[in-house]
Amino acid sequence: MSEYVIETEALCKRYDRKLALDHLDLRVPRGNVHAIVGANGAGKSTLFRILLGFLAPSSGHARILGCRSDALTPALRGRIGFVNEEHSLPRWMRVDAVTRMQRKQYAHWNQAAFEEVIGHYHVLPEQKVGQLSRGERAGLNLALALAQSPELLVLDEPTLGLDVVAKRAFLEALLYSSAAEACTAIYCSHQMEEVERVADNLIVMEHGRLMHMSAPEDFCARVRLWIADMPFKGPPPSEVPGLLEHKRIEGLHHYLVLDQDDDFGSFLESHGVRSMQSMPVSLDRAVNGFLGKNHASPAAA
Ligand SMILES: Nc1ncnc2c1ncn2[C@@H]1O[C@H](COP(=O)(O)OP(=O)(O)OP(=O)(O)O)[C@@H](O)[C@H]1O
Repeated sequence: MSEYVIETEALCKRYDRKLALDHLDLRVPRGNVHAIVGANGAGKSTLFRILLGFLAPSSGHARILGCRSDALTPALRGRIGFVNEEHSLPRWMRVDAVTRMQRKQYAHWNQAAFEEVIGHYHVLPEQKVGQLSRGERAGLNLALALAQSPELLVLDEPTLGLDVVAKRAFLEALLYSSAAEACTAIYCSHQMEEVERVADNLIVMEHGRLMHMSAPEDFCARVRLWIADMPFKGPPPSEVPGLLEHKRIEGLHHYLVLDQDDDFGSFLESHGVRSMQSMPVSLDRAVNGFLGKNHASPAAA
């Protein structure tokens, strides 16, 4: 059994002039919940599509559960549960018929897991998939995916558009499954409060490249906010080490910085700071500051 559920090596995907994945080297270890975060267009869905064999890479290699993604057998696919934002179940089928169909398909069907998850939602067996609300459809999708007893669960923005209650139910079900079963989950989302709640490992992607991978709290520890009372405009932004974001609020300079230790205080002192304090930030602030740094700059031609 491979130590990694996902492995990519110099993985590239080009759509005409756009490089969606740029020599991506990623290794996701077995176990736990892993969250991939990145700005719109960072390449997260492209990566999932390649890993699941729906899309061919332009170059490089991708492996899932130790097998090449372009050669997945039905048996191997049966070990992977996939939930995406479209919740693409046949809309004309009744919930009980879809469930029966899936139960027949998977040898390790876990009815208790199905019932535990679907129990969070008010879904009736006689309803057609197309009649369910978005949240209920997401719940059904997750319940079906978890009941397969997958070794790996791949979730592409599964909670998009769900209300707070449906989202909470979804995340509880996800945590239940990753704790109760020997299941690795990989999950992509823009919602940091969710990531903070469920993820053991944070993967940050930018422009098709891997920028960071660690426990979420270790990423948070890389980013700090310094608030400084400084006369005039302060140093030019290009001279501020590790600068992610600078704002002036009520006359105080707010510097969000990456990978700076107490020397940053000495730097501010050298620019005539009168008083200063430094503080940790939330994961949301850290990730959005990190990703926001390059967001506004014009794309390279
Ligand atoms: N079929 C396609 N043809 C051309 N370009 C595409 C195609 N699919 C994706 N892209 C481009 O590839 C890049 C990566 O897209 P992808 O959907 O993988 O990003 P993402 O990280 O999932 O984004 P989001 O968070 O917005 O869902 C984007 O710049 C997108 O415009």
